[in-house]
Amino acid sequence: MSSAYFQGPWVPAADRALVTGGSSGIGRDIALMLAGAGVEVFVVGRRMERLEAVAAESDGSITPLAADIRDADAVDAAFTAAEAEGGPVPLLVNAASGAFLAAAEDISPGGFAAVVGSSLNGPFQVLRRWAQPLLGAGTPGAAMMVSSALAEREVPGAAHSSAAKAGLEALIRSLAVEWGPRGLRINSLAPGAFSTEGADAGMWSFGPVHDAALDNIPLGRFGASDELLGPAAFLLSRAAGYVTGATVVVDGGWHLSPHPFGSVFPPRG
Ligand SMILES: CCC/C=C/C(=O)SCCNC(=O)CCNC(=O)[C@H](O)C(C)(C)COP(=O)([O-])OP(=O)([O-])OC[C@H]1O[C@@H](n2cnc3c(N)ncnc32)[C@H](O)[C@@H]1OP(=O)([O-])[O-]
Ligand SMILES: NC(=O)C1=CN([C@@H]2O[C@H](COP(=O)(O)OP(=O)(O)OC[C@H]3O[C@@H](n4cnc5c(N)ncnc54)[C@H](OP(=O)(O)O)[C@@H]3O)[C@@H](O)[C@H]2O)C=CC1
Repeated sequence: MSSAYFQGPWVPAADRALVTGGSSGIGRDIALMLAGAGVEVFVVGRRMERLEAVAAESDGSITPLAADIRDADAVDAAFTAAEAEGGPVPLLVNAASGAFLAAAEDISPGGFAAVVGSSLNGPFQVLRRWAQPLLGAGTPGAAMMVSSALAEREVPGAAHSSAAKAGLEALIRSLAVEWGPRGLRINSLAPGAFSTEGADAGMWSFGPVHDAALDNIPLGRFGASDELLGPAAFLLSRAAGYVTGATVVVDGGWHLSPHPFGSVFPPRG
C-alpha cells in the first residue's frame, strides 16, 4: 500500500498503531497504508493465519496479535503485548465488527449479542484498554472507530448492526468529551457500501439488498477501497489535530437516500 496518502501536513499523528480487523477488508487496507508510511502496526483479529498473511505483506513493521474483541481479557493481552517494548500505543483503529442479514424476528438473543458484542461492547473494551495507559502517562493519542454511514438510518435486515453502530457513534461523542481535555482524539470513519471479503460474503451476497443499495447511492456505485484511505489518513494525521468527536462519512451520498437499504428485506413471497 502506498505511503502517498501521508504527505505534507498529513503526517501520521504517531509512529505506532493498533488496528483491529486488520486482517481483512477496510482494516487490512488501513493497516497496510500505515505500515507503508513507516508506522509500526499491530493487527488484531480472531484468526492468526489471516493476520500473519497481512504481516507477510509488510517489511516486518506489522505484528499479528490474535484476539476476539468481545473478550476483554484477550483485548488486554493484545495491548499488553503491543505495549511491551514501546509503551502505550498512541494510534488506534477499530475496524473489527461483524453482522449478518436477518429479519428482526429471526435474530436470536445469541445472534443479537454476537453482533452488538463485536460492534459496540467490543469496541468499547478496545477503546478503554487503549486509553488507560495513555491517560495514565499523559501521552496524546488518536482513535478512529469504523462505524457505518447508516448508523443513524433505518437498515431493515440489519437491525442489530445499525443499533450497535448508532450506539458506537454516541459512545465516541461522549468519550471525545471525557478524554479530549487529557489529549485523546476520538473520531469515526463511516463507510457506505464497499466490496470486502466479509461484506461480500454477508450483506452483499443477497442480490436484492446489493441492488437496492446500488440504486440508492447518489453517486451510483459502491466505493473503491482507496477512496476510504484518504479520509482515514486525514483522521489519523496531524492535520486532524483539532478534530474530535466527528464522523467522516464516505458513502457516495447513500445516507441521504430516502430508503438506503430499499424495502426488499425481509423477502416477501
Ligand atoms: C449497512 C451495513 C453496516 C454494516 C456492514 C458490515 O458490518 S460489513 C462487515 C462484514 N464482516 C463481518 O460480518 C465479519 C464476519 N462475521 C461474523 O463474524 C459473524 O457475522 C458474527 C457477527 C455473527 C460472528 O459471531 P460469532 O463468531 O459469535 O458466530 P457464531 O457462529 O458463534 O454465532 C453467534 C450467534 O449468531 C447467530 N448467527 C450467526 N450468523 C447468523 C446468520 N447468518 N443468521 C442468523 N443468525 C446468525 C448464531 O446462530 C449464534 O446465535 P445462537 O445460536 O447463539 O442463538
Ligand atoms: N464493507 C462495507 O460495505 C461496510 C463495512 N462497514 C464496517 O467496516 C468495518 C470493516 O468491515 P469489512 O472490512 O467490510 O469486513 P471484513 O469482514 O472484511 O473484515 C472484518 C475484520 O474484522 C475482524 N473481526 C471480526 N470480528 C471480530 C472480533 N469479534 N474480534 C476481532 N476481530 C474481528 C476479522 O477477522 P477475523 O474474522 O479473523 O476475526 C476481519 O479482520 C466493520 O466495522 C464494518 O461494520 C460499515 C459499513 C459498510
